[in-house]
Amino acid sequence: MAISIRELYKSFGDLHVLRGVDLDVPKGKNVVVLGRSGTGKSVLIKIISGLLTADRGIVKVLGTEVSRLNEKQWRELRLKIGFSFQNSALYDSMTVRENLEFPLVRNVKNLSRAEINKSVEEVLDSVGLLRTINQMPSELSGGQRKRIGIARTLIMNPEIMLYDEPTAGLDPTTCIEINELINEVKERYHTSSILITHDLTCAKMTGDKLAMLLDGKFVRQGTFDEVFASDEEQIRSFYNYNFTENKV
Ligand SMILES: Nc1ncnc2c1ncn2[C@@H]1O[C@H](COP(=O)(O)OP(=O)(O)OP(=O)(O)O)[C@@H](O)[C@H]1O
Repeated sequence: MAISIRELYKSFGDLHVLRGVDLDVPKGKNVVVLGRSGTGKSVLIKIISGLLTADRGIVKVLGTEVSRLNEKQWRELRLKIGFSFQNSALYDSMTVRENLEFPLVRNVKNLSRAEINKSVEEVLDSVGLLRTINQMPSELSGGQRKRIGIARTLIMNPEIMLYDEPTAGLDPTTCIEINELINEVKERYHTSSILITHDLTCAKMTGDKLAMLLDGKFVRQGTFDEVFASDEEQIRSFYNYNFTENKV
Protein backbone atom coordinates (compact mmCIF):
# COMPACT_ATOMS: atom_id res chain seq x y z
CA MET A 1 0.00 0.00 0.00
CA ALA A 2 1.14 3.55 -0.69
CA ILE A 3 -1.04 4.88 2.14
CA SER A 4 -2.65 2.89 4.92
CA ILE A 5 -4.83 4.44 7.61
CA ARG A 6 -6.37 2.70 10.61
CA GLU A 7 -8.71 4.02 13.31
CA LEU A 8 -7.82 7.65 12.69
CA TYR A 9 -9.36 10.26 14.99
CA LYS A 10 -9.18 14.05 14.78
CA SER A 11 -11.16 16.63 16.73
CA PHE A 12 -11.03 20.39 17.04
CA GLY A 13 -12.36 21.08 20.55
CA ASP A 14 -15.87 19.64 20.63
CA LEU A 15 -15.95 19.14 16.87
CA HIS A 16 -15.19 15.47 16.25
CA VAL A 17 -14.29 15.49 12.56
CA LEU A 18 -12.66 12.10 11.93
CA ARG A 19 -14.01 9.27 14.06
CA GLY A 20 -12.29 6.04 13.21
CA VAL A 21 -11.22 6.40 9.59
CA ASP A 22 -9.79 3.35 7.77
CA LEU A 23 -8.44 3.76 4.24
CA ASP A 24 -5.99 1.99 1.95
CA VAL A 25 -4.49 3.53 -1.16
CA PRO A 26 -2.89 0.74 -3.21
CA LYS A 27 0.31 1.54 -5.11
CA GLY A 28 -0.37 2.93 -8.57
CA LYS A 29 -4.09 3.54 -7.96
CA ASN A 30 -6.35 6.59 -7.75
CA VAL A 31 -8.61 6.67 -4.70
CA VAL A 32 -11.42 9.24 -4.75
CA VAL A 33 -12.63 10.60 -1.43
CA LEU A 34 -16.21 11.84 -1.52
CA GLY A 35 -18.26 13.54 1.13
CA ARG A 36 -20.34 16.60 1.81
CA SER A 37 -18.79 19.92 2.67
CA GLY A 38 -17.20 19.97 6.12
CA THR A 39 -16.96 16.19 6.54
CA GLY A 40 -13.19 16.31 6.99
CA LYS A 41 -11.78 15.46 3.56
CA SER A 42 -9.21 18.27 3.67
CA VAL A 43 -8.36 17.46 7.28
CA LEU A 44 -7.61 13.90 6.15
CA ILE A 45 -5.16 14.93 3.43
CA LYS A 46 -3.57 17.49 5.72
CA ILE A 47 -2.84 14.69 8.20
CA ILE A 48 -1.38 12.55 5.40
CA SER A 49 0.90 15.40 4.33
CA GLY A 50 1.88 16.39 7.87
CA LEU A 51 0.12 19.77 7.97
CA LEU A 52 -2.03 18.51 10.85
CA THR A 53 -1.38 15.79 13.42
CA ALA A 54 -3.87 13.06 14.28
CA ASP A 55 -5.26 12.65 17.80
CA ARG A 56 -4.92 8.90 17.47
CA GLY A 57 -4.74 6.12 14.94
CA ILE A 58 -2.15 4.82 12.50
CA VAL A 59 -1.19 6.63 9.31
CA LYS A 60 1.41 4.90 7.17
CA VAL A 61 2.72 6.74 4.13
CA LEU A 62 5.08 4.81 1.83
CA GLY A 63 5.59 2.30 4.62
CA THR A 64 6.46 4.87 7.30
CA GLU A 65 4.29 5.50 10.36
CA VAL A 66 4.11 9.28 10.27
CA SER A 67 3.53 9.93 13.98
CA ARG A 68 7.15 8.88 14.60
CA LEU A 69 8.68 11.32 12.13
CA ASN A 70 10.73 14.33 13.20
CA GLU A 71 10.75 17.57 11.18
CA LYS A 72 13.72 16.53 9.01
CA GLN A 73 12.13 13.15 8.20
CA TRP A 74 8.85 14.91 7.37
CA ARG A 75 10.65 17.22 4.94
CA GLU A 76 12.13 14.17 3.18
CA LEU A 77 8.77 12.39 3.03
CA ARG A 78 6.98 15.52 1.80
CA LEU A 79 9.28 15.64 -1.22
CA LYS A 80 7.63 12.38 -2.32
CA ILE A 81 4.13 13.82 -1.93
CA GLY A 82 2.72 16.12 -4.60
CA PHE A 83 -0.08 18.45 -3.56
CA SER A 84 -2.36 19.82 -6.28
CA PHE A 85 -4.31 22.69 -4.73
CA GLN A 86 -7.76 23.79 -5.76
CA ASN A 87 -6.55 27.25 -6.87
CA SER A 88 -3.37 25.85 -8.53
CA ALA A 89 -1.30 28.11 -6.21
CA LEU A 90 0.89 29.55 -8.96
CA TYR A 91 3.01 32.67 -8.35
CA ASP A 92 1.42 35.40 -10.46
CA SER A 93 4.61 37.44 -10.76
CA MET A 94 6.61 34.53 -12.22
CA THR A 95 6.52 33.05 -15.71
CA VAL A 96 5.47 29.44 -16.21
CA ARG A 97 9.15 28.47 -16.47
CA GLU A 98 10.00 30.24 -13.19
CA ASN A 99 6.99 28.70 -11.43
CA LEU A 100 8.17 25.23 -12.45
CA GLU A 101 11.82 25.84 -11.58
CA PHE A 102 10.94 27.10 -8.12
CA PRO A 103 10.40 23.77 -6.28
CA LEU A 104 13.29 22.15 -8.12
CA VAL A 105 15.86 24.83 -7.30
CA ARG A 106 14.66 25.04 -3.70
CA ASN A 107 14.73 21.30 -3.02
CA VAL A 108 17.44 19.82 -5.24
CA LYS A 109 20.95 21.17 -4.81
CA ASN A 110 23.65 21.52 -7.48
CA LEU A 111 21.50 21.17 -10.57
CA SER A 112 23.01 22.69 -13.72
CA ARG A 113 21.04 25.18 -15.82
CA ALA A 114 20.80 22.54 -18.56
CA GLU A 115 19.35 19.97 -16.13
CA ILE A 116 16.80 22.47 -14.82
CA ASN A 117 15.76 23.43 -18.35
CA LYS A 118 15.41 19.78 -19.35
CA SER A 119 13.22 18.95 -16.33
CA VAL A 120 11.00 21.99 -16.90
CA GLU A 121 10.57 21.23 -20.59
CA GLU A 122 9.90 17.54 -20.01
CA VAL A 123 7.25 18.13 -17.39
CA LEU A 124 5.57 20.90 -19.39
CA ASP A 125 5.49 18.62 -22.40
CA SER A 126 3.90 15.87 -20.33
CA VAL A 127 0.97 18.19 -19.49
CA GLY A 128 0.81 19.36 -23.14
CA LEU A 129 1.77 22.99 -22.49
CA LEU A 130 5.35 23.43 -23.64
CA ARG A 131 4.28 26.43 -25.71
CA THR A 132 3.30 28.40 -22.59
CA ILE A 133 6.79 28.28 -21.07
CA ASN A 134 7.39 32.05 -21.22
CA GLN A 135 3.83 33.12 -20.40
CA MET A 136 2.53 34.58 -17.15
CA PRO A 137 -0.17 32.68 -15.20
CA SER A 138 -2.63 35.55 -15.82
CA GLU A 139 -2.40 34.82 -19.56
CA LEU A 140 -3.56 31.22 -19.11
CA SER A 141 -7.05 29.72 -18.92
CA GLY A 142 -8.27 28.04 -15.72
CA GLY A 143 -7.64 24.61 -17.23
CA GLN A 144 -4.13 25.57 -18.32
CA ARG A 145 -3.33 26.95 -14.86
CA LYS A 146 -4.55 23.67 -13.38
CA ARG A 147 -2.21 21.76 -15.72
CA ILE A 148 0.75 23.98 -14.82
CA GLY A 149 -0.05 23.46 -11.11
CA ILE A 150 0.03 19.70 -11.67
CA ALA A 151 3.28 20.01 -13.68
CA ARG A 152 4.88 21.98 -10.86
CA THR A 153 4.10 19.11 -8.54
CA LEU A 154 5.29 16.46 -11.00
CA ILE A 155 8.66 18.11 -11.46
CA MET A 156 9.67 16.65 -8.08
CA ASN A 157 8.76 13.12 -9.28
CA PRO A 158 6.31 12.45 -6.43
CA GLU A 159 5.29 8.92 -5.52
CA ILE A 160 1.99 10.15 -4.09
CA MET A 161 -0.35 12.80 -5.52
CA LEU A 162 -3.01 14.53 -3.44
CA TYR A 163 -5.52 16.35 -5.62
CA ASP A 164 -7.87 18.78 -3.89
CA GLU A 165 -10.95 19.42 -6.09
CA PRO A 166 -8.99 19.10 -9.35
CA THR A 167 -11.94 20.03 -11.59
CA ALA A 168 -13.62 22.71 -9.47
CA GLY A 169 -14.59 25.80 -11.45
CA LEU A 170 -13.81 24.31 -14.88
CA ASP A 171 -16.23 23.83 -17.79
CA PRO A 172 -17.33 20.23 -18.56
CA THR A 173 -14.95 19.75 -21.52
CA THR A 174 -11.95 21.04 -19.57
CA CYS A 175 -12.98 18.84 -16.62
CA ILE A 176 -12.78 15.79 -18.87
CA GLU A 177 -9.34 16.87 -20.13
CA ILE A 178 -8.08 17.26 -16.56
CA ASN A 179 -9.50 13.83 -15.65
CA GLU A 180 -7.62 12.36 -18.61
CA LEU A 181 -4.46 14.12 -17.46
CA ILE A 182 -4.86 12.68 -13.95
CA ASN A 183 -5.07 9.20 -15.47
CA GLU A 184 -2.05 9.88 -17.70
CA VAL A 185 -0.06 11.06 -14.68
CA LYS A 186 -0.88 7.79 -12.92
CA GLU A 187 0.38 5.76 -15.89
CA ARG A 188 3.44 7.83 -16.72
CA TYR A 189 4.69 8.72 -13.22
CA HIS A 190 3.36 5.57 -11.46
CA THR A 191 1.79 7.73 -8.79
CA SER A 192 -0.62 6.60 -6.10
CA SER A 193 -3.24 9.28 -5.53
CA ILE A 194 -6.02 10.56 -3.36
CA LEU A 195 -8.50 12.86 -5.09
CA ILE A 196 -11.01 14.94 -3.21
CA THR A 197 -13.91 15.87 -5.41
CA HIS A 198 -17.63 16.56 -5.58
CA ASP A 199 -17.54 15.96 -9.34
CA LEU A 200 -19.00 12.53 -9.98
CA THR A 201 -17.78 12.48 -13.59
CA CYS A 202 -14.27 13.00 -12.22
CA ALA A 203 -14.87 10.26 -9.63
CA LYS A 204 -16.11 7.86 -12.28
CA MET A 205 -13.34 8.61 -14.80
CA THR A 206 -10.36 8.64 -12.44
CA GLY A 207 -11.27 6.55 -9.40
CA ASP A 208 -9.99 2.99 -9.23
CA LYS A 209 -11.67 3.07 -5.85
CA LEU A 210 -14.09 5.49 -4.21
CA ALA A 211 -14.54 6.07 -0.50
CA MET A 212 -17.48 7.97 0.96
CA LEU A 213 -16.85 9.92 4.17
CA LEU A 214 -19.94 10.23 6.33
CA ASP A 215 -20.17 11.14 10.01
CA GLY A 216 -16.41 10.92 10.48
CA LYS A 217 -15.93 7.48 8.91
CA PHE A 218 -15.74 5.87 5.50
CA VAL A 219 -19.12 4.20 5.23
CA ARG A 220 -18.62 2.72 1.83
CA GLN A 221 -15.57 1.88 -0.29
CA GLY A 222 -15.44 0.27 -3.72
CA THR A 223 -15.78 1.02 -7.40
CA PHE A 224 -18.11 3.79 -8.56
CA ASP A 225 -20.89 1.30 -9.28
CA GLU A 226 -20.40 -0.53 -5.97
CA VAL A 227 -20.56 2.67 -3.92
CA PHE A 228 -23.61 4.09 -5.67
CA ALA A 229 -25.50 0.80 -5.75
CA SER A 230 -26.17 1.53 -2.08
CA ASP A 231 -29.74 2.17 -0.91
CA GLU A 232 -28.40 4.17 2.00
CA GLU A 233 -30.31 7.46 2.16
CA GLN A 234 -27.28 9.75 2.53
CA ILE A 235 -25.40 8.09 -0.35
CA ARG A 236 -28.47 8.33 -2.60
CA SER A 237 -28.97 12.00 -1.75
CA PHE A 238 -25.25 12.75 -2.30
CA TYR A 239 -25.50 11.10 -5.72
CA ASN A 240 -28.71 12.87 -6.68
CA TYR A 241 -27.50 16.26 -5.48
CA ASN A 242 -24.12 16.06 -7.21
CA PHE A 243 -25.50 14.42 -10.31
CA THR A 244 -27.95 17.32 -10.69
CA GLU A 245 -25.24 19.88 -9.92
CA ASN A 246 -22.96 18.41 -12.61
CA LYS A 247 -25.70 18.56 -15.19
CA VAL A 248 -26.52 22.24 -14.65
N1 LIG B 1 -7.36 23.94 11.83
C1 LIG B 1 -8.65 23.83 12.14
N2 LIG B 1 -9.12 24.30 13.31
C2 LIG B 1 -10.42 24.16 13.66
N3 LIG B 1 -11.34 23.53 12.89
C3 LIG B 1 -10.95 23.05 11.71
C4 LIG B 1 -9.59 23.17 11.29
N4 LIG B 1 -9.48 22.58 10.06
C5 LIG B 1 -10.71 22.12 9.76
N5 LIG B 1 -11.59 22.40 10.74
C6 LIG B 1 -13.01 22.03 10.76
O1 LIG B 1 -13.11 20.65 10.43
C7 LIG B 1 -14.27 20.40 9.64
C8 LIG B 1 -13.87 19.66 8.38
O2 LIG B 1 -13.14 20.55 7.55
P1 LIG B 1 -12.60 20.14 6.12
O3 LIG B 1 -11.93 21.37 5.57
O4 LIG B 1 -11.76 18.93 6.21
O5 LIG B 1 -13.92 19.83 5.31
P2 LIG B 1 -14.07 19.29 3.82
O6 LIG B 1 -14.76 17.97 3.89
O7 LIG B 1 -12.75 19.33 3.13
O8 LIG B 1 -15.06 20.37 3.22
P3 LIG B 1 -15.17 21.05 1.74
O9 LIG B 1 -15.73 20.00 0.84
O10 LIG B 1 -16.12 22.19 1.96
O11 LIG B 1 -13.79 21.52 1.37
C9 LIG B 1 -14.91 21.75 9.37
O12 LIG B 1 -15.99 21.93 10.28
C10 LIG B 1 -13.81 22.74 9.68
O13 LIG B 1 -14.32 23.96 10.15
